[in-house]
Amino acid sequence: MENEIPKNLQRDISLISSLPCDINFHGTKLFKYQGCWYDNKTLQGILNLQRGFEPQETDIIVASFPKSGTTWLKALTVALLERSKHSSNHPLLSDNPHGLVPVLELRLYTETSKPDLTNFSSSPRLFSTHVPFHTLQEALKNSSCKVVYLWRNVKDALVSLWYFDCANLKIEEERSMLLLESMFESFCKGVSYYGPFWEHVLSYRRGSLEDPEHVLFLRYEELKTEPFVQLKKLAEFLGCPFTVEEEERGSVEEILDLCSLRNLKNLEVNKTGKTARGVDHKNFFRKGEVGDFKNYLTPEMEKKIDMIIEEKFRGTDLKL
Ligand SMILES: Nc1ncnc2c1ncn2[C@@H]1O[C@H](COP(=O)(O)OS(=O)(=O)O)[C@@H](OP(=O)(O)O)[C@H]1O
Repeated sequence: MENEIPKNLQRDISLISSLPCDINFHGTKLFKYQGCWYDNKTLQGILNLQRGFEPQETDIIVASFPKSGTTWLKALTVALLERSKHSSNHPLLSDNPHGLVPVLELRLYTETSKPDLTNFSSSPRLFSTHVPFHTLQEALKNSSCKVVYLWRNVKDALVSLWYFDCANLKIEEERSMLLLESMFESFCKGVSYYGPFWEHVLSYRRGSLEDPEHVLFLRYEELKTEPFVQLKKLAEFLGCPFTVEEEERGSVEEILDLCSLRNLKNLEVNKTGKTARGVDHKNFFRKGEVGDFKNYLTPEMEKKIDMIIEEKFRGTDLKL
């Protein structure tokens, strides 16, 4: 039986089985690779990414810790790049942002053959990832493609993650608070899918300081408070700044409106569709409020996570 497994997979299996492992609050086995935690399949996708991804100079990669505004960033980037398209055939009207921008490590997971990106032909190519920067960097092999990172207040990301799990697993309200408590404990230990959160954010912060031309570091809360400024910053970074005529015509506002939570949530495709992995599109859209964690985390939980983040971010320019 062993002989039927391709050589690279045999190598991966033996590497993965030698890594530190732990069980998360779901009972899923997670493995620690280059400082962060992944399930078996994601990790195999990451190994394929590091080994087999062939970056192109014009590639754009949007990166985030899960539940930090990925869907919004994907939509904004697609809308920016596709802004010459007429509203009636805009890709965001017929597909969810996750269908338009594949997650590299999940797309590259394969049990049998070489990872396949052949049917991915948009130009520039637009991908997403949840892996931390040091792990991604190895896959980019010094290419000069652009990476846009979006991060968010850890407490809102955590509550958003919890909501997403409850919705996907159809967990009823009574059990949901128990899930929040165990999720919180794992999260604080750093043992969470793609976690620890702080390693993730710090890796991209370092990347953006070292190479600001290729790594842009954005914040969800700033995108909420000053969307106009942040979208223009993104356009400039990606090398497609708004022209004076476009600004006068209201193109920036148009994109912001198209990608607003309210608008995306109400599109038919996002009300009824599912991703290739069977996740209801509607679960990607909830409140999008800053500080919603106050409605769910106890003051003790808040204090504990604040202390952790304060310690981890000490000596950096990052604040909660
Ligand atoms: N367009 C838009 N504008 C503002 N906010 C938005 C938007 N789309 C999704 N959201 C909110 O983002 C949260 C989901 O995070 P992600 O998109 O990162 O999820 S995922 O990792 O891709 O599954 C989740 O946040 P919470 O509402 O706090 O749970 C979504 O509501």
